[in-house]
This record gives sequence, C-alpha cells and structure tokens, in this order.
Amino acid sequence: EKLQLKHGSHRVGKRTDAVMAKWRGYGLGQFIHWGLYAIPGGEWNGKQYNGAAEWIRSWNGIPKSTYDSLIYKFNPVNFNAEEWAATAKQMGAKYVTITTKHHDGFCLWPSKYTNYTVANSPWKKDIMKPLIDAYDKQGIDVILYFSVMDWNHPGWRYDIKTKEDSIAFEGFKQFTRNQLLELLTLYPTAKGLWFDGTWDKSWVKQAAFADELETEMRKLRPGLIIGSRFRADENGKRHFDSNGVLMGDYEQGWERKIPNKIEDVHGNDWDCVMTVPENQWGYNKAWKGHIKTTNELLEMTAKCVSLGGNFVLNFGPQGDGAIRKEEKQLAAQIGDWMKTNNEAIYNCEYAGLEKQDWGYFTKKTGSDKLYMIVFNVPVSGALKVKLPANTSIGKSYLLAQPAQLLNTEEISGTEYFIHLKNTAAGKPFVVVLEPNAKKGSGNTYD
Ligand SMILES: C[C@@H]1N[C@@H](c2cn(-c3ccccc3)nn2)[C@H](O)[C@@H]1O
Repeated sequence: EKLQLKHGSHRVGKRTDAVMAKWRGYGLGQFIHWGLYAIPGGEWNGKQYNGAAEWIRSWNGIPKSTYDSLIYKFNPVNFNAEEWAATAKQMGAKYVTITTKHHDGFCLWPSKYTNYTVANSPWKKDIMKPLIDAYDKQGIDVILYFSVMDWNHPGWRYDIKTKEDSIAFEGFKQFTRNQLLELLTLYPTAKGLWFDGTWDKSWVKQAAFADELETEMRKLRPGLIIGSRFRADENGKRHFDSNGVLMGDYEQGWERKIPNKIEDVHGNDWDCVMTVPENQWGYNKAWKGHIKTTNELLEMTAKCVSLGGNFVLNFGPQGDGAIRKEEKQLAAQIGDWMKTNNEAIYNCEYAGLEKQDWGYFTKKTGSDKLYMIVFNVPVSGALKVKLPANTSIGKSYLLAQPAQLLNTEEISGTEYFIHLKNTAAGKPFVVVLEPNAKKGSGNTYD
C-alpha cells in the first residue's frame, strides 16, 4: 500500500496543462554543453584526457586551481548566439537545453552570488541573455541546465559528516536557491530546468529543502517544467519516490540511453539526451571512438518519439565559441530529413501498435493518423502492420508523395501488408497510414 510521504511526488501521471503539452510535442531538441572545459577540449599539455571532456577538472593530471584559472582565458571571440540558434533551427530542433553552470561552477551568466562567472572573465558579458534571445527569436524554447554539484563553491560537500560540513552546506543550499531564483528572474522566457549533479549524499539528504525550493520556483514561474533529477524524497529516493511515482514533470534518467519498450517509461513524459561520440558532452578536440552517423541519430529520434519522448542531441561548441564543422554537418543532414518528414515527429506520440522490424510507428496527437518511419526495408517490399480488431487501413501513401496511394493487402482480420513501390530508398522514409473504422465496429474516425 501507499507510504505517506511528505516530500515525494506531488502529482501522479502526466501534467495536463498546455505548456507541458507543447513540451510533449517537441520531438527533437538540442543540448548545448559549453564552459571553461571547452578551452582545453579534453587535452592538457598535449596529453589526451580519457574521460569526458567536461570532467577534465577531475583529472589527476591537472591541479584544480590550474583548471579554475581558465576563467582568465574565457574570451570566445567567435561566439555568435544567432549562429547557434540558426543551427538548431536548421536541424529542426523545437527546444534547446543550455548549460548555465556545469559541475565546475563557472557561470555563463553574471550571477551576483559568486565571482566565478563570465563577468570576471576577459569576455565580461552575459552569455545566457544573447543565447536565450537568439533561440526565442527562432521560436525555439529554452530549458536551463543547472548542476547542483558545484566544485568551485567552498560550501559544496559530497556528504555531511561533521558540524562543519553541515554549516558549510547550509550556506551552499542558500547559494543554490539564490542562483536558481536569479536565473528564473533574469530569464523569464525560459520554460524549464534540467538538473544534474544531484546524486551526492549531501544533496540527497535535503528532501524538505529541495521540495520547498521546487514549490517556490513553481510559484515564481507558473508552468515551469522541472525534471525528475532535482530532488530526492525523505527516504533518499531519486527520480521516482518511495511509492514509485515520478518526481518532477518528466523523467530525466535517459542520458545516453533510450527505452526499449513502452513499459520502460511508466506512463511518464521523458526526454533522452544523447552525445554524438560515445561519452563527450563538452568540446573534445579528439573525437575518439564511434561518432554517431546521421542515420543513427535519425533512428534514435524516431525511436524516442515512437515511445512518447523527445530526443535531445548534444552540441559541444569550441572554446572560441564556434560550433565544430562535424556538428554543423549533422545539423544540416538531420534538418534535411526533418524538412520532408517532420510531420511524423512534431506533436506525435506512442501509437499503441506492435513494433515491427521495418521501423517505428508514431501517431499524430489528437488524430488517428499513423506514421511509419522506415529504416529497414524488407526484401519483400511489404511492410507488415498489425491494427486493433476494429480498425482497417483507409489509405496509405509515402509522406513525400501523398498522391501516390500504396497497395494494401489484408493478411488476416488484424494484419495487413503495405506494398512499397520502390524498395531502394537508401535513406529512412515515412509511410502515412490513415486508418478506417471497420463496418459495424462502432468507432468513428471521421
Ligand atoms: C548531461 C551529462 N551529465 C553529466 C554527468 C554524468 N555523470 C555521471 C557520473 C557518474 C556515473 C555516470 C555519469 N556525471 N556527470 C555530464 O557531464 C553531462 O553534463
């Protein structure tokens, strides 16, 4: 039976308001990881750092104070907010999640609660404001990434063991609250918060404080979208409270991984954040290992939308503020595909149909229109579809050639083949399936 929780989830099931409905329909997003770590770019004194580039400060090879002095090198002469926003627009991203402060504590906005910000760098100017304005102008909604863990702040603790720890951490908690309220006040058009760095015991022990802070933020910014990684319940449970109910408005756990079946998402909203290399979020000069191809990234996008989530692709701009050419190429190629096929991605949801080998189903929200995003064309050229008993295929056609109806064939009461005319597409394509209610089935789709 249900445990009585004071600081567990305050809502069961998806949010039903318009702001969250818009978020649910984004389909594709861009993540931006940018900060001091982009300056070394995974390399120090000519030696490669084997971990994630944005974690280079934790590398034994570099004294922490030496890394921290990178603030005096932050002068991104090629930073161009409009260019970043235009790249996201070209890709077809509907939202962007931007690092305001990563684990190293360097703030991309002139926070008045610490000196470790752009204001005290050669650059001097706010980075967040021009970025948010540029994305707003492109009609791309902004979500703010915020790392609670802050290696630069003297009050940060991994755990609270002594009286001294607890006094220091009280100061840190106020600092965190001040910065979050500051961000929401300075950037009122930001739609939500994507939290990171909340796994240490010190923060997990702050169930009441974090719960009250979440409530305060929602009051300050009605409609604010807050991820599941912000807080733990009074039993230390994170993302899902002690009753297994999601905390926050969407599940944030899908980091560099994608759910395999609808049961994995427990009826919640969620987004998947993904790196282009195996595990590099900040700029890394040497993109080692497997670099995902455009087709892989399109398939990840289709898979996420087919399971009711959004796919957020990470960009790690260089220390000078320019976006690397490989990422620009990916944005252009993804955008090219989205130009023709975005109807199957935007404002679409889980179709509730059995997954088939050829690819992924999505369904237009508020309609019965189905999309089949095909990655694996069967040698037979026949796409198998299994529909609910009271449904048949009204008509079917390639999204790119709506006038050319495809031949459909009933195999049994619920299974059909859709016969492709051309089986040598060479790149993913979309087949539209407009269902029909079967005679006497009682449902009306008109
Ligand atoms: C969104 C991503 N989350 C950050 C991260 C991931 N991790 C991490 C820490 C321990 C185990 C697995 C992953 N720590 N920080 C990465 O640096 C990036 O910001």
